[in-house]
Amino acid sequence: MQYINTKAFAEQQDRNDPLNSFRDQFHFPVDQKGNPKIYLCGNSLGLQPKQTSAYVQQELEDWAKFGVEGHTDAQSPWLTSHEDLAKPMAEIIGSQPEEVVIMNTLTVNLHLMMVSFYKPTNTKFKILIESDAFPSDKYAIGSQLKFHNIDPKEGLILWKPRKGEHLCRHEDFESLIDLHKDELSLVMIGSTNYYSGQAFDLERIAKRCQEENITVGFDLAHGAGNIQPNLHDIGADFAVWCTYKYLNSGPGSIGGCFVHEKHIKSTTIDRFVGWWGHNKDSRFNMRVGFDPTPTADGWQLSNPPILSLAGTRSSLDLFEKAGFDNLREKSIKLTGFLEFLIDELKDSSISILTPRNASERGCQLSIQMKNADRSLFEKLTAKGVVADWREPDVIRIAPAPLYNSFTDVYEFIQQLKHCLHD
Ligand SMILES: Cc1ncc(COP(=O)(O)O)c(C=O)c1O
Ligand SMILES: Nc1ccccc1C(=O)C[C@H](N)C(=O)O
Repeated sequence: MQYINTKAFAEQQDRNDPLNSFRDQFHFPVDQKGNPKIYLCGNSLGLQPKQTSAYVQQELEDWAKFGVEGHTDAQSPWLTSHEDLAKPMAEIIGSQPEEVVIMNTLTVNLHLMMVSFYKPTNTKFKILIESDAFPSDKYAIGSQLKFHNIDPKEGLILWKPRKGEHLCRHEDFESLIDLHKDELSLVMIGSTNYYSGQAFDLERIAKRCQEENITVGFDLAHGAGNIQPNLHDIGADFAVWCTYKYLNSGPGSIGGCFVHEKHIKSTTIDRFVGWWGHNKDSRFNMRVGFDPTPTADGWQLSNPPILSLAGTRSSLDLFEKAGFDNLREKSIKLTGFLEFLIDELKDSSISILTPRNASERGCQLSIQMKNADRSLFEKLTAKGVVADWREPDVIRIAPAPLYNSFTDVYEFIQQLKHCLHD
């Protein structure tokens, strides 16, 4: 796409944008004068859809009206509320509805998945992750290794960028697999890296793991609602994600979990269980032994938080209306525009860390600051730009295609230019 560095161009793109009307369906934070801030932080916390309060209010009303009978009589009966979300969520992660369950939160789900899918033996016990994985993933994996009496120094293999580089190369991943295939039990990769914004080729990773009989799981925290990862077809064993970033379900909202069809019917797979994972036809018989639901629901422990599910339902309804392919098409243009305008600044104190190729990134661009200077980020914040700083040296900017506009990107660049010359 040919971009032009003018406000008129940005406004024209917005007029031509078939998703433009979704912007009005979100609450934008405002500054002290009541003007909307330039919100480019959907990679940390997605904005609140205006309709979410009605969805939550409905649950409160149903609770007031029905008490315990809301489990069956609420507008979305609480007993099956999470099941209704499996289908729209499956669209977003590229799976069958039976392979998805909305439950817990990301790190909890990661632990539960490792209970089932990290089965170290004396010889095959190592876990491979990307070196700059999000800290929670590193902690979870480190603690799982220790739980199995494996020293993380022995058990962890890091997929690192080469010296002097910032991004991981797939050929290096493959070399690591060649080198360690007989010792590797699990590969666990963040589908889109939180820091660099690099989106990995999940199909390529999964294929190489399958060739060597290595279990493969993905953390989609920065992928879900950003890039459709096609989990079923690529044969990922499991995946986990949160819904409060691109999926706009609200702070700390419920997470998601994918278990591939090849595992969901297993009655022998190890797992930590709870009553909500029990076959729902006999769940309330109470005195029978555990009989797992033959879908990803079989990994549930507890009954889900209904108010949180309401936020997820509200947002998924918007995703369904917008259509994921349309969102991705807009996202590529929008982030491309951001990249073009940053490059036009030709400022040597900043550089783009994220891959330049649209197929290797989602909507986030990570701007790396020379000398790890945080002051630019602080100036931008003072100017009403909402972005975030990630140690040691990155400002993350993420135009979310569901509610951000080309004008947002253009206005951000005006503020950036101002702050760089301030
Ligand atoms: C890649 C990644 N993994 C894990 C987490 C932690 O998620 P949670 O706090 O929902 O467990 C986050 C964000 O907080 C993340 O970005
Ligand atoms: N849930 C949060 C609560 C407080 C502060 C940040 C978060 C984040 O989600 C950070 C995000 N995972 C990140 O990519 O940095």
